[in-house]
Amino acid sequence: MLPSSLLQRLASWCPWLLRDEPKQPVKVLVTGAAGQIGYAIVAMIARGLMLGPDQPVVLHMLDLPKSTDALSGVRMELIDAALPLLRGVVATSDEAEAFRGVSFAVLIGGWPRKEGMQRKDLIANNVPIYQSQAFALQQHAAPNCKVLVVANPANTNALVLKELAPAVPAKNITCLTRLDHNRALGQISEKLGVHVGDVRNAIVWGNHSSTQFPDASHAIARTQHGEKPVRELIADEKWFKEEFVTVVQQRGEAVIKARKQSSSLSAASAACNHMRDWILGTPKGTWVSMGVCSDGSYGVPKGIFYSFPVTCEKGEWSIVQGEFLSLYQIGSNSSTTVLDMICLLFEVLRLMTSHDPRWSFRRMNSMKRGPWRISSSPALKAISRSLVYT
Ligand SMILES: NC(=O)C1=CN([C@@H]2O[C@H](COP(=O)(O)OP(=O)(O)OC[C@H]3O[C@@H](n4cnc5c(N)ncnc54)[C@H](O)[C@@H]3O)[C@@H](O)[C@H]2O)C=CC1
Ligand SMILES: O=C([O-])CC(=O)C(=O)O
Repeated sequence: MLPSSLLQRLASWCPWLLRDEPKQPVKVLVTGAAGQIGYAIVAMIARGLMLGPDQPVVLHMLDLPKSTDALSGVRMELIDAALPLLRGVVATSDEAEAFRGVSFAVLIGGWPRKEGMQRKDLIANNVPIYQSQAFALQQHAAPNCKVLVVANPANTNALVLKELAPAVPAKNITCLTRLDHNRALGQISEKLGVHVGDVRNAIVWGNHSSTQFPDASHAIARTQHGEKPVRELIADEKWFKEEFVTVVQQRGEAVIKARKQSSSLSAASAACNHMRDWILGTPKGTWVSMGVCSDGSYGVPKGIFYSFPVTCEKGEWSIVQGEFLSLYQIGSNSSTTVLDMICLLFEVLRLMTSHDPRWSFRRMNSMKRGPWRISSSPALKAISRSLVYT
């Protein structure tokens, strides 16, 4: 190993000797790219906000055939924006072409909810999309493709992908709760009157739905007097337990009421944060919230998608272990009723067995080909378990 002083001298004499090789472009898929979030995120990705300022990208954009014109407009704008990191754009309505060779997939395609709807009301429309895309992911994406599901209900769609694409490692499939996490940081920063960049370590437990439990009680803020636990700075138990939790849980709905459309720029930005931290790592001493496949931590049933505090290093996430809070607290904040659960289960069973022939697990089993063959009961069981948290 050369001493660092010698290395520095070498670099000043002949800088080309030590310059890093330029990175090869990577293929990034965005589904629903003609929609609101898609339109916002493609430019963010091509500006390096997701994979870093030195990572060239080839964007693969998928949308429905009826959105072909809109998608070609997005493609034209990307070309017109003259983005230095953008090395190619594929705009297509063909799933196989869209997934071919992609190393990162941000799955946004699907219906958004409108005022008065719950996210779980999107199951009938959006879950079948993820059934079909699971096959495309498994068959066409790069072997270690990392997937972020944004479309709602995000946790359930991620679970459907995991169950129907068993060749894809479960750790490579995640769903977005970073928007809720960022909303939590935003609320704390407003309450304290500090910059949001000075607040870290909020936690969002559970589902990207009104049953989630946003937790500010372990957050840390940087003040003029150094770093302090937020609990010490806000001596207002009622705020932690009531106002903060309700505002974060209901923020999506509040935005829909105000805009008549669901959040898009904040969702696109959160999706970039999620992927960036996953791939490039979380800063030391900082955790973020990600919807990941539960390994049983904190008593959460194994195999369902659930938001935990995670740290990331070298492209791998791991759940932060600690004495944060009991599931009783999460459960006590859950608004899912037994009736909700029964209705949801009924809806998924109806979809799987009758409504859409592609949704029949029995039929898929009888196809008996390909690595996607699944046995009906574990998948059904896993999906129905996840609905408890939808
Ligand atoms: N997890 C989160 O934090 C958030 C999730 N969302 C969800 O993201 C999804 C997208 O939201 P927006 O962009 O606002 O909706 P949008 O309606 O503006 O765009 C959705 C796009 O998906 C396309 N699409 C539908 N089916 C498709 C398929 N099979 N393949 C490819 N594309 C398809 C549509 O044609 C449309 O262009 C919704 O489900 C919404 O609820 C929205 C905000 C935050
Ligand atoms: O609320 C919605 O339907 C959109 C969304 O997921 C959010 O803004 O968190």
